[in-house]
Amino acid sequence: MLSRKELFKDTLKKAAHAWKRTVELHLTEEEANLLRLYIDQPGYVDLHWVMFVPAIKGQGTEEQQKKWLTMAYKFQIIGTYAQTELGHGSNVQGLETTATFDPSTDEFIMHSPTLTSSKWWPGGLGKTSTHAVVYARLITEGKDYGIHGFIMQLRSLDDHSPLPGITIGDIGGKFGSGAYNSMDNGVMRLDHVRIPRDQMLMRLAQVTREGKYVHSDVPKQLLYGTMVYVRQTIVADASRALSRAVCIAVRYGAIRKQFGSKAGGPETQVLNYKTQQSRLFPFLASAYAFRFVGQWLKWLYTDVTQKLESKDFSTLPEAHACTAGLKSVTTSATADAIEECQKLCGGHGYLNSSGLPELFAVNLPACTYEGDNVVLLLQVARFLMKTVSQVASGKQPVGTTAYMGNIQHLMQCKSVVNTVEDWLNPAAIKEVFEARALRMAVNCAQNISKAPSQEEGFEAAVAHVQLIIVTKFIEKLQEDILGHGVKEQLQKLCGIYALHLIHKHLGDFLSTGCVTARQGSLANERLGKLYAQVRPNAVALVDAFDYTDHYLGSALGRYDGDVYSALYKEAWKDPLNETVVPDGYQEHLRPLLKQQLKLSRL
Ligand SMILES: CCCCCCCCCCCCCCCCC/C=C/C(=O)SCCNC(=O)CCNC(=O)[C@H](O)C(C)(C)COP(=O)(O)OP(=O)(O)OC[C@H]1O[C@@H](n2cnc3c(N)ncnc32)[C@H](O)[C@@H]1OP(=O)(O)O
Ligand SMILES: Cc1cc2nc3c(=O)[nH]c(=O)nc-3n(C[C@H](O)[C@H](O)[C@H](O)COP(=O)(O)OP(=O)(O)OC[C@H]3O[C@@H](n4cnc5c(N)ncnc54)[C@H](O)[C@@H]3O)c2cc1C
Repeated sequence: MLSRKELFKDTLKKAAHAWKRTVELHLTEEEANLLRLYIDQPGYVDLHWVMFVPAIKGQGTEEQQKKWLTMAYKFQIIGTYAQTELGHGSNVQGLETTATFDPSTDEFIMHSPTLTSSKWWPGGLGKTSTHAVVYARLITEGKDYGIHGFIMQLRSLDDHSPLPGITIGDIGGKFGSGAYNSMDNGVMRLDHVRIPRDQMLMRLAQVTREGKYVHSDVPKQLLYGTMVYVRQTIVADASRALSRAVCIAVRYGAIRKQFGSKAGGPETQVLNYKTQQSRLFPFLASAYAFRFVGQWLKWLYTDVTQKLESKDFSTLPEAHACTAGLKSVTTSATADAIEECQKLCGGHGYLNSSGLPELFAVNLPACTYEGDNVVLLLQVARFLMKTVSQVASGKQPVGTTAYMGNIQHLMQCKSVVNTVEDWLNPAAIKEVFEARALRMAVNCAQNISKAPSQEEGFEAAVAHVQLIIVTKFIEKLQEDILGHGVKEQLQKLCGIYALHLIHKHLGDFLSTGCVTARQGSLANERLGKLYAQVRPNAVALVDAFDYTDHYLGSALGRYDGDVYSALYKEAWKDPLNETVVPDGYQEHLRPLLKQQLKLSRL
């Protein structure tokens, strides 16, 4: 119910308090990050910690890191990541802001030459950040060397006013009433603003005092390293958001009753309807699947980072493909699922007090930020096409594409599934997912060789990413899992995750010959049985997420199930209910009613 200004101020207050507690309690970086999550409102701190600091860590020299990170860690400066412009977001190489080196003063001149070169979207830029890593075309000795990162001070550290030559503001209200409106996404124009040469981030490339451009021995793709890092964190965010929505819909489904009793007995809990289960339980399974794949992705990122430190860049393309693909598939599935959970809760799901509209609005932009989901899947497709061509020339693929090395078998194998029970076998499931992904990638490579197109391979990329998620779920189940019966429940969810994908993408599985129509129908039968088996533990499986009522913020998802009292109480909190007779009655309602009454008496 807060206005935009109040909401923004409230976020500033929460962020400042969180920082105070971080210092007082001597929290580690990881603990402080958790605190950020529990603030649960997008704000400038997200950009400061998740993008500004990592950009300097990844692209700054040791000297630059020492200087800027020391201040950033103490919040003496607040930073953002200013990449996207009014005219270009996805096409980073199309950015127009210029950084022209002036050897006479040893400075870069930062400039926005066109309207479309205005920086547009960076979080925290609008009203908060004092500094930014700004991405601009580096021009020296009359030559354009493409996009590089520069640290710029934007606002005075005394009175927060923008520095000379910088025009800066908020880009305006966004989707939903709260959601991302707590963030001051900003616009910025630069008018020949001078910064010292040493504010170019110089780990990847340097400009000498004389203006000579020098490459480092690291790949230029490291310029995109911050995005790899953030995409990895977004997968964990997606799994958290999805599990919140599922928790609300499952708990409410156990309370809500409709129909089912002709003889005056109790009505049916809506969670017992098969249609409800077949819509909702795949989301429950996905919430677990995304959590496990998110944990694995974190490990992969750490592993790649360690390798990069010792100058081993070999796994960078795979890390890019995995983070881009998983960010894309998990955020799209999560946004769709939250929207469906609203419908699964019927009319009450549409109320703000259900918590679902806010959850949807705040997570929807994850499909766009850090890379539009379609554009990112096309990057995965590009990686797959390269791998197919390497396999064709005899190179053994590794990591998440290792299965492609089994090409002889996977291109012609037939699924071993013959009964409903056979679909319980993880090896049988994995084989059909591997065969589908490989056959789609190979088909795509053949199509491209006939008619090259940048947009081929989108579906092959989806198939590959779904294979990764299924595989990581299966691998998780090979670990020791504590708790009586927990592993069995997770096995059922793993089955649901994989089989609902077979159901949803049956066209792919049939057309590539991985599954027959009969096997597809056995998978559906198995799925129905799994839904019935999961039903008794569904509430326990969402309780296991361990969310407090406060964090869930939902009248429908309350732990105690006292849904109707909560809805009733929440309704009375609405500002419209502050007065019995509404504002506007005297001006607009009363005259109308009186006039109509008079007319009727004539
Ligand atoms: C109920 C209330 C709940 C409240 C919850 C609140 C929670 C709050 C917590 C929220 C916390 C979340 C924090 C997140 C904040 C997000 C803020 C958003 C920030 C942004 O959006 S920043 C801007 C991001 N922009 C993009 O992502 C742009 C997308 N475009 C690109 O990445 C690239 O330009 C490209 C990939 C599309 C490049 O395409 P192009 O073909 O032009 O490629 P290039 O020529 O530039 O390069 C090609 C080669 O480089 C490889 N490559 C590309 N990217 C990478 C990479 N990242 N890493 C490694 N390698 C990369 C390509 O594969 C090419 O390689 P090849 O060998 O030549 O094939
Ligand atoms: C809430 C939010 C916060 C953000 N925060 C930041 C930030 O802090 N810093 C920052 O720098 N940026 C930020 N951004 C910007 C964000 O990174 C971009 O919006 C994003 O990268 C998408 O780029 P775009 O807007 O140019 O979309 P476009 O690329 O214009 O996409 C438009 C449509 O074109 C399609 N399309 C584009 N290219 C292709 C292609 N090659 N093939 C097929 N289809 C294509 C897309 O799929 C999409 O449907 C933020 C955005 C949002 C929504």
